[in-house]
Amino acid sequence: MELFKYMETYDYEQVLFCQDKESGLKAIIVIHDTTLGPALGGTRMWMYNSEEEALEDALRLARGMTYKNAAAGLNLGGGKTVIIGDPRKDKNEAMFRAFGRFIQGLNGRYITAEDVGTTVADMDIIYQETDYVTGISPEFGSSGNPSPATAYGVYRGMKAAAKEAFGSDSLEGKVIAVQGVGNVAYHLCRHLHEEGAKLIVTDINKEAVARAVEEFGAKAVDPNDIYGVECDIFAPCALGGIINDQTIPQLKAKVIAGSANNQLKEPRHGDMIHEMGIVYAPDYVINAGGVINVADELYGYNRERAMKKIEQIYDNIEKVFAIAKRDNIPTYVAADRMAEERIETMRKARSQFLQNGHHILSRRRAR
Ligand SMILES: NC(=O)C1=CN([C@@H]2O[C@H](COP(=O)(O)OP(=O)(O)OC[C@H]3O[C@@H](n4cnc5c(N)ncnc54)[C@H](O)[C@@H]3O)[C@@H](O)[C@H]2O)C=CC1
Ligand SMILES: CC(C)CC(=O)C(=O)O
Repeated sequence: MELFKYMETYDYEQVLFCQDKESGLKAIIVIHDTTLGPALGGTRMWMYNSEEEALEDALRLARGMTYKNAAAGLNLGGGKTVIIGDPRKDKNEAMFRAFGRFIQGLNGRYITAEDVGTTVADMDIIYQETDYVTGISPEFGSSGNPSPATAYGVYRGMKAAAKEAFGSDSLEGKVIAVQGVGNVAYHLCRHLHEEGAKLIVTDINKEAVARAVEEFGAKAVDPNDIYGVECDIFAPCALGGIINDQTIPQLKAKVIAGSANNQLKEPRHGDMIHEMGIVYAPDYVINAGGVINVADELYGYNRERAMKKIEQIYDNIEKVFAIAKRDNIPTYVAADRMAEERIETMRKARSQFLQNGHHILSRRRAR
C-alpha cells in the first residue's frame, strides 16, 4: 500500500506504529479526523496474517469511527487501534501498560476503549498509564463493558429497519439469522428472544452457539450456511467484509441489521443489496450504542443519559432511510451524507478563533 497516497485520498490525519520489544506490543493507532473532537475508537487485538492486513484494518476501522461518532451526534472524531497478536495467548500486563503510555503521549488526541479481542480488564491496565481510556471498570465510576449497550442500540435500530421493511417494528415471530454470538450478539439475542423472535445462530466458537441454543431456543447452523437460511432479518455480528460477491447471491433476508463494523466488502456491495430491495441499516449508525455509552464517561458517566441517547439509534436509522428516499440513494450513501453534513456544519460553526477553546475533554479535566 502507498500509505501517504491512501491517507491523502481519505483525509487521514495520523498513523502511529508503536512497538515494545519486551512485552511484544505491536500496535497501530490511526487517527482519522478530529474535526468534531478527540478521536475515540476501540482497540482490536487480532491474529492478522500480515502487517499490511493489520494496517488496512486499522485504517478502515478508524475512518468508520469518524462517521459513527458524527452520525451518533457525538462531539468526537474517529480513530482506532489494532494490536497484532492472539488475544488468547499473547496478552500481558506490560503490553497494555506500554500501549497506555503511547496513548498518553498523544495527550488526548486519541481515546481508546474495547473492541474485538480486548476486555474491561485490559482497559483497566491501560488506565494505569493514561487518562485517555474509556470502558474501564464500574468501580472507577465508569461504564464497563460496552457490548450490552451496543446490543441494545442494534436492537433499537433493527426495529426501525423492520418498520421500514415490514410496516411494523414488532420483531415478534420474525426469523432472525445471527452471525457470530459473541459479546454483542449474546445480548442482542436476549432482546430478540424476549420480544418473541425466532433465532438462527452460527459461530466458529461452539460454546457460544451452545449457550444461545440453550438460553434462547436458537437453531444452530454451520458458519457457511448462515447466509442462505430462510429468514426475515440477517444480523452480521462477527467480523467485517461479509456482504460480498459470494454471500449476496445466497441472501434470503429482507433486512440486514447487525453489529459488525465494515459489513460491506466494497461500496458496490451496498449498491447491489439496494438494487435487490434489501433494507440495509448502515453498520456504523446501528452499532453506535457502545461508543455512545463509553463517550458518556467523558461527562461523568450517567447510565440513564447514555441509554436515552442509545434509544435514539431508532430515530437515526429512520433519518438515514428518509435521506435515502429523499435523494434516491442507497442507505449506506445516505448514512455517509448524514455524517459528512454534520462534520461540515460543525467545521464552519467552530471556525472562528477562540482564545481558550472549550471541548469535551476540558470537562473531564475539571472534575
Ligand atoms: N463490542 C462492542 O461494543 C462493539 C462491537 N462492534 C463490532 O461488532 C462485532 C462483534 O463484536 P463483539 O461481539 O465485541 O466481538 P466478539 O469477538 O465477542 O464476537 C464475535 C463473534 O464472532 C465469531 N466469529 C468470528 N468469525 C466468525 C465466522 N466466520 N463465522 C461465525 N462466527 C464468527 C467469534 O467466534 C465471536 O464469538 C465486531 O465486528 C465489532 O467490531 C461494533 C461496535 C461496538
Ligand atoms: C467503544 C467501542 C465500542 C467503540 C468502537 O471501537 C466501535 O464502536 O467500533
